[in-house]
Amino acid sequence: MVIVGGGTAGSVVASRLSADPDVRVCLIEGGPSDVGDQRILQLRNWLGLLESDFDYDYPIVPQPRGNSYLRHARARVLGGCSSHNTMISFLPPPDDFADWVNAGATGWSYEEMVPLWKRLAINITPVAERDRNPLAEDFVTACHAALGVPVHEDFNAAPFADGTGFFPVGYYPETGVRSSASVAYLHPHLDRPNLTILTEHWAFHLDPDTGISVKNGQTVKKIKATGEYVLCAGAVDTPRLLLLSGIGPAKDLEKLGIKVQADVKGVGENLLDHPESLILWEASRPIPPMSAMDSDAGLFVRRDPAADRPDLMFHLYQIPFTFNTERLGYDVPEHGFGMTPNIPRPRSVGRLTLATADPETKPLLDFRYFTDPDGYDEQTIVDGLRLAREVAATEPFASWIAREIAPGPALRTDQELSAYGRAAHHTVYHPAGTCRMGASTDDGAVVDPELRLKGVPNVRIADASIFPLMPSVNPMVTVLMIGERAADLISAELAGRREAELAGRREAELAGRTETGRRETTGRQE
Ligand SMILES: Cc1cc2nc3c(=O)[nH]c(=O)nc-3n(C[C@H](O)[C@H](O)[C@H](O)COP(=O)(O)OP(=O)(O)OC[C@H]3O[C@@H](n4cnc5c(N)ncnc54)[C@H](O)[C@@H]3O)c2cc1C
Repeated sequence: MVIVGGGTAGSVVASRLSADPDVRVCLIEGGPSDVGDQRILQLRNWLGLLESDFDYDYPIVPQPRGNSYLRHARARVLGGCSSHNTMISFLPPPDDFADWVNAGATGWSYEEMVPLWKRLAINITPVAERDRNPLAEDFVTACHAALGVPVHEDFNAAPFADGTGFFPVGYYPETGVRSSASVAYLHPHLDRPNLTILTEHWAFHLDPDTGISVKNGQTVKKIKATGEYVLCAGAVDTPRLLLLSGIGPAKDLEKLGIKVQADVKGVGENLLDHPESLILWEASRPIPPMSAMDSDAGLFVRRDPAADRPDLMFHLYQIPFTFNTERLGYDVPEHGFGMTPNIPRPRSVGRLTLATADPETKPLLDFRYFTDPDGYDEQTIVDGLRLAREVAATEPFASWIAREIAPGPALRTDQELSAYGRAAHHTVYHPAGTCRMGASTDDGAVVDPELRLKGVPNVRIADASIFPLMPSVNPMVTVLMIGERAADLISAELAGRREAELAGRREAELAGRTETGRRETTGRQE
């Protein structure tokens, strides 16, 4: 079994499959190992990893209505983005999975996914008491008072429609170490003789018949699977690898001079993300230092009172996150914090394509932020900025605020808030959907509900690229569950094959014995 990408999902697949000593697993990872590297392992260091050597760091193409300057972090290290991220860990609401089923993902209902959630190996806990910052505590109190939403001690205890509280986070509070996919799924099993992990090996071409071409420094080699290939390189790099391999929309590939292996028109389509904007305040006093990862609490709102899941989410940033506001000329406070309204189920959809046939050239990411025809995404950000101001006016949070820096109190109309919100918007770093799962009869789907790549035998995909639609919450847990599901599907198929082989052998033996018996009875020799 060859797995490409030792990231969030890839670590799960490799760990679960290699638990069976009869299955040989080769895990190909483009980045280095995280073992013993405190820069990666200390959760609170995540900001320091952005645009570092551990980040593929993808630019985006100019956006007609969004922020063309933002960059998409994608981790280049064992554990993937779970080694890079803030480890906020939410089980999505039941309706998110119902939407997936409606989109053709038979077998992916909430009821079918919950057992996978229950067996996740990562250590998920609400932010520990020792890490609870008074600013975040006062934020939670103010959200409850201003908007009447419930306070959740554990967001994952039951499905919720709205609410505020400290986030569930995958970490070990005593040490501050992240419970990434690598830490939880790979570190305990590094000595398995049937698990080979090749770090710093970057895959750039796949032909299931001849193998997968990988680069390790200046050395190029080919690795051939005796079983399946499982692609887990993430929502940017899985479609990139497929397109480089000639698996994608034939007309685009031909234009770039890439030989077409399979015309799979959905590869790179359906590029989704959670965009977020920012309201930034200067603090009236220094913010105490305790925190799990500087964005420990949040707020979910439903604007439609009849809905049973949120349609607006906010992270509280306990630090001044000024990447985009500084570029627009806003002050950078010494002590500052912010709320980031984001769109749980955005309606704008983009596309990933290749710029050239050269594997080293970064792909073109066109998210088409805020281009949905009804203006739903834009209105969500405007509503979010207004709601954040309501929270900011409410004690005990209000007295932490010296002034609103961005968008600034002068900006009040929908048009002004939209223009600011879109110019300053960022990403929650959740690209997804570029190899969408759907029914086998769905032309635009890239994988079927068993995660099999259409038109190319022996290849499955298991990572954030298979999302048919964006979950309403931060997606890492969903990706981990995809890894668990992929391992189940592959194990079931291997077990089925072994069973069939065994049955075949038993039948042959039985036929042999019957023939011998017949010969003995008749005394015939051949
Ligand atoms: C800064 C940041 C913060 C985030 N915070 C959160 C959060 O708090 N909660 C949450 O739910 N989500 C969060 N996310 C999103 C979440 O982490 C991702 O959606 C999820 O981890 C993606 O998992 P994946 O398996 O699809 O891809 P990844 O985890 O990115 O794994 C892909 C792996 O493949 C490797 N790879 C790529 N290309 C190749 C190649 N050609 N050959 C070999 N190997 C390759 C990569 O090095 C990587 O290890 C965050 C993301 C970022 C970047």
